[in-house]
Amino acid sequence: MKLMAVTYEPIKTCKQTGARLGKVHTPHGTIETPAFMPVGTQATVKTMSPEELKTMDAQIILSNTYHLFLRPGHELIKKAGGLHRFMNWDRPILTDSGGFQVFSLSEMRKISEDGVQFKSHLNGDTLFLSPEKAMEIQNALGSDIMMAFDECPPYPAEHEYAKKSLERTTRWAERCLRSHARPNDQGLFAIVQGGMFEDLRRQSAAELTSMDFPGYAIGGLSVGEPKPLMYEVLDYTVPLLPANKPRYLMGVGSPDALIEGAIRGVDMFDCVLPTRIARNGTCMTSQGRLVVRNAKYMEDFGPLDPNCDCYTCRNYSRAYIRHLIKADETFGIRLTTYHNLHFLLDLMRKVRQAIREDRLGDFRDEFFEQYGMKEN
Ligand SMILES: CNc1nc2c(CCc3ccc(C(F)(F)F)cc3)c3[nH]c(N)nc(=O)c3cc2[nH]1
Repeated sequence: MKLMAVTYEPIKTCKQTGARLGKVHTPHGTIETPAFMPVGTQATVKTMSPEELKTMDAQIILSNTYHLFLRPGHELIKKAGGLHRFMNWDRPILTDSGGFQVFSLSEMRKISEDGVQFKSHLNGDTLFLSPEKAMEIQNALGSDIMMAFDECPPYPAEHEYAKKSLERTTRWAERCLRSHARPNDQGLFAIVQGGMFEDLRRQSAAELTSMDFPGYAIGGLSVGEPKPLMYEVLDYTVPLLPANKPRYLMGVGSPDALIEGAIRGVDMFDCVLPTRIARNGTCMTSQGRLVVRNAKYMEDFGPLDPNCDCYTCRNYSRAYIRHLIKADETFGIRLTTYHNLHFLLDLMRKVRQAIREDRLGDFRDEFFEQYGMKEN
């Protein structure tokens, strides 16, 4: 694969909102933005085959330094020819740097200037991640977009802690840039931190954009803060990022948050929701969330979502899917996962079309009216 820089191609800005249509070019192909990126934590988007992901037009998937470092190990994946070869996915892959997962998954962590020492959540081994180690792992995986090693402060965090933390994240980003094995294709994104403080977000963005990364992520959000607060932080943080680079809002999100984030100029999103809630039979539909295992669907022979044309909705009924979930049949989870991923990918297709037609604000109002965030 010809190695090339990760670049952003702006296409147009929505006249009604701050949303923008664009393309992110990577060594393994192009991503149309705004884009939703399915999460594939352990080198698989749970229960989905690469062919099924292509059928629903997933243009990029995520995977994780932390999980793959612990199991099966990045050296094994390197021997297999890299993560694309190992999992038979020939489109773009973005990997997170592992810092966030250390804090959300492992115990006994010690954070220092050098990096983070922690216990494996699998076997209790004492392990260490640093900017250099995170880059070694991501280069071994061969991902197209790598994330700098950062600290995501807990919520809420004191101003002083958030300031100290962002300054260390900046120093870590510099160390990542220096230890990046593939400077020519520059697939390294920095992550803006600063908690919920405008002055700190400005400081973090200024320090990181002065190092001219090919892309920028907004970290430290979707960590338990109220949504209005997340939108407020986005309102003043997104404009600090260069207009000619991709903008990735980490860990977001639910359908309403994807639309609100796109309106504020975010290009890339990730969320574990579609695959996670599918496992307990919860589905995203145009009329809001539907818990298909509820008894009221026992004799409901209609599709999960009457407005959906995905494989699941064209071929199977709520009653059948409810039966599979209740019987703990894996096919049931495959059907709800397929539908949920298709729902979010299709939502972003509609968002991109609304930007083309300069009507994303109207689309938001229509969607919220229908979706209504109600459970039915
Ligand atoms: C859920 N909220 C949230 N998720 C956040 C994440 C994880 C994003 C991620 C990436 C890859 C995967 C993979 F499983 F597919 F691999 C899964 C999740 C963050 N990641 C970093 N580095 N900094 C942050 O400041 C940050 C803030 C985050 N808020």
